[in-house]
Amino acid sequence: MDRFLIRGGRPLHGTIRIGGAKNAALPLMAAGLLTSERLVLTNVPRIADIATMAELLRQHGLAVADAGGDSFSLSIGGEITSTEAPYEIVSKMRASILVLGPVLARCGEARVSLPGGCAIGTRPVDLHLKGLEALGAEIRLEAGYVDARAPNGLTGARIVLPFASVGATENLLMAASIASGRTEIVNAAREPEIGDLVACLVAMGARIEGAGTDRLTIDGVRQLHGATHPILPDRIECGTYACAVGITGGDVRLQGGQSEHLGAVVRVLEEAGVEVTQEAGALHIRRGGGLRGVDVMTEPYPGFPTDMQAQFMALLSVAEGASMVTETIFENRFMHVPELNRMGARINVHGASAIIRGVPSLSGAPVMATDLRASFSLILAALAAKGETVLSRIYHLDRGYEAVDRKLGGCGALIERVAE
Ligand SMILES: CC(=O)N[C@H]1[C@@H](OP(=O)(O)OP(=O)(O)OC[C@H]2O[C@@H](n3ccc(=O)[nH]c3=O)[C@H](O)[C@@H]2O)O[C@H](CO)[C@@H](O)[C@@H]1O
Ligand SMILES: C=C(OP(=O)(O)O)C(=O)O
Repeated sequence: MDRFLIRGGRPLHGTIRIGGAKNAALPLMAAGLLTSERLVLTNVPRIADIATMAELLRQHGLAVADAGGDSFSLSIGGEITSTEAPYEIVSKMRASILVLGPVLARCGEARVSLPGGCAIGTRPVDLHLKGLEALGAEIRLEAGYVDARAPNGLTGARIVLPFASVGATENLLMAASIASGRTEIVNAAREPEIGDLVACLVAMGARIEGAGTDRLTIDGVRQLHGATHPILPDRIECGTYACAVGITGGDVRLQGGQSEHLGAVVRVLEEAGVEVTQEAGALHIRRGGGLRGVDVMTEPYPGFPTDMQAQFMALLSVAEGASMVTETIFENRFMHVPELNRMGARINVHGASAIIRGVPSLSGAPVMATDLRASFSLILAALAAKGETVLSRIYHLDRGYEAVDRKLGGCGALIERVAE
């Protein structure tokens, strides 16, 4: 197991290339199950979750290969030979549930392990299952597996989601794209990654209206065909590096960063004293003056993303004044708080809210990563802290951030990956 050694106190200067979005790449790879023709995805991030999804697609029978080219590209294609997604793979990554809709729609049956909870919350999949039932699937839960059948195929329906779930919207979109008739998804999630999935499905021959709105209309087609699709830049990676510039001071261009995808993040960064300027092909981040405390509440897109909450908490821990951060999406997403407090932060949690009293400086310490975004919040704290931080359990980080040491090191940070 690797660790990061970080020596803090150096402002970042330079350029960081933002990779393709993890949360777009995973459903896009699952969309490869909707056709036997070749789906080529470009701008794929080099992260562990992509390798896990490739492993899952391969065990379904698809061929997944590096397609070559300048950016990392994947070529996905072939016939589905197994309709089962086994516990051994699904338990590594919750997004594995995204194969359920495509395999069921394509084969008339699917057996997918229930993903279970994870560190940040219980994360049920009831909305995925109810939506598929509305499309005519018969679903049983047995021995920890979702057993779904639709021997006569799926049929379009009107589905009203009680909560705008990202994953449920994606699963239903993919299944409905080859169901017979019209499906309407009301209160659909509006995250940019959904728009990216719609764009790819349309390039594969799907008929979908309403991308970017909370109402998606899908007219099912008999079959989809191959396509080539570039994955959109990762808005969470972009926001995370913006926080790195904010917490250390300095001046960095985030190549590929798009402010239009960041939703409320830009406004909150600016309120906290971080300058954000959209330039051609890059998001320019600077901080000249001090950081100010702000109140933040997580919400579905275009609200402030839960996937940026931990990183902002690190930034606010050294801002002047008090801040309140309220987490409304996941019930257990404050695990970074005790670790940040070990580095000198003053944060109290009361239910779904955390009160942060800004301190003048943090100090390096041995700390432990608990989940993906919490890991990066500790890196951010370490970059600003006096002295050395040793961050262990960075396999959480490797799930979703590529080349962290190279990207930060290239801007002057002292960060080294060492084997434990
Ligand atoms: C791979 C991927 O894209 N992951 C993202 C996706 O996760 P994911 O798709 O799992 O998130 P959802 O939007 O589905 O979940 C949001 C909330 O709805 C609840 N819920 C969801 C589905 C369901 O059937 N029943 C239910 O109760 C969840 O427990 C959670 O409290 O969106 C989250 C919210 O923006 C992000 O934090 C994740 O990074
Ligand atoms: C929670 C996250 O991912 P996942 O849904 O894949 O667990 C995340 O990206 O912060």
